[in-house]
Amino acid sequence: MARYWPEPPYLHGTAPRTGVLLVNLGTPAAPTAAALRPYLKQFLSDPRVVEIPRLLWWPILNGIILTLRPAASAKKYASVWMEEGSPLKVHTERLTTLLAKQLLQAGHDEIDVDFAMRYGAPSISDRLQALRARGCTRILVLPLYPQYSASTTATVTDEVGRCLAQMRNQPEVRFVRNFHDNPGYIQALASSVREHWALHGEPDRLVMSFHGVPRRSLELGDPYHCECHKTARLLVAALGIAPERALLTFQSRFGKAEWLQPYTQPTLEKLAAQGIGRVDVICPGFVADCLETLEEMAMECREAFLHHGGKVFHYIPCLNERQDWVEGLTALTIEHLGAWLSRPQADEAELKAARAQALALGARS
Ligand SMILES: C=CC1=C(C)c2cc3[nH]c(cc4nc(cc5[nH]c(cc1n2)c(C)c5CCC(=O)O)C(CCC(=O)O)=C4C)c(C)c3C=C
Ligand SMILES: [Fe+2]
Ligand SMILES: [Fe+2]
Repeated sequence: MARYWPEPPYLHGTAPRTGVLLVNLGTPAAPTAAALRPYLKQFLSDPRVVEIPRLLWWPILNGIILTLRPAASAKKYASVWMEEGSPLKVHTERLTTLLAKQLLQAGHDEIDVDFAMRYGAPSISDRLQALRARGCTRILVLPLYPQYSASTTATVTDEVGRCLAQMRNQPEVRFVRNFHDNPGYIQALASSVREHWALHGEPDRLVMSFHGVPRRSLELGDPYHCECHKTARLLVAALGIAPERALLTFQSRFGKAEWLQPYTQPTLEKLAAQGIGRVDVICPGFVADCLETLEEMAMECREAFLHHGGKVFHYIPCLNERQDWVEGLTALTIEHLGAWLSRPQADEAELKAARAQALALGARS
């Protein structure tokens, strides 16, 4: 027999609410090997993330990777850790608060905003239960990945599906698939670059570095590569710079297989060797600064560029809590809620009366 989550109190006495759940990748609870191990184990056990047959992958993951990587990654996390915690989580939490405020200002007092992490805490199942307990009968799931990829976006859908499979009285659910070409997102990116250039002048090259994925996923039909290219093209157009001054690269390679090319760090080294004096790097595929941007890009890649003869390296931060981005995300949310905003929810009072009557009749017989 199926085991379902307990239903939240049915007769909650409030008008039905709408939930918005922002979802990000997840991050360890502390910059320590002990905290990294369970996080990496959960993340790298996802068959959407590592597409190697389990029989081959299991011994590698539980052997060399979970022995060596936790300590090595913990050191890197420690170098970017903030007073309030992991940058990814801090920025995601702040964005959640700001989106809630902005929606309220737009008159949407029926909307609850929360955030979850795909790996680690707070979990998707925990936050979905919390939204239901607050009376949300409709939930919009918004993964904070501008470009769709099976290794990120689809795993959120998978996990939400697993949670729904455990509910008797399911909420209505909608998913945002991507927002790689959303005007609010592109404009916020362009403004962040223009503001940086107004303060520091323009570079010789603008490098737009996206998180990589195995090249094989492109061959198998993942649209991620194409969506990164579209974002880059739209950003260059919004900036009005010559396309030759901008480059798209892929960072954060994991494992021995070929990933999407060109790779960020070798490209930066080549540019330095060619005599390019200044590069500015932006990571449009991350809406919140995290280990991959603050450590890999702003520290490791900076050092590599300068070491190979480059003169000036600027890292342009992610959108994080920028007001134009909060407004863009609010517009995106409202756009995706569209069908719901124009269609009122079932009359809860009527449903409640019918349920009470049915229960009373049942009790009498
Ligand atoms: C922005 C989109 C991301 C894609 C696509 C992506 C694919 C992907 N990642 C790994 C392996 C790792 N990624 C790690 C960190 C990390 N990845 C993303 C985003 C994408 N990943 C973010 C935002 C972060 C930072 C998390 C943080 O806490 O700040 C890590 C963990 C860090 C480490 O030990 O290096 C791994 C591992 C794969 C294999 C993959 C696609 C198949
Ligand atoms: Fe990653
Ligand atoms: Fe990395």
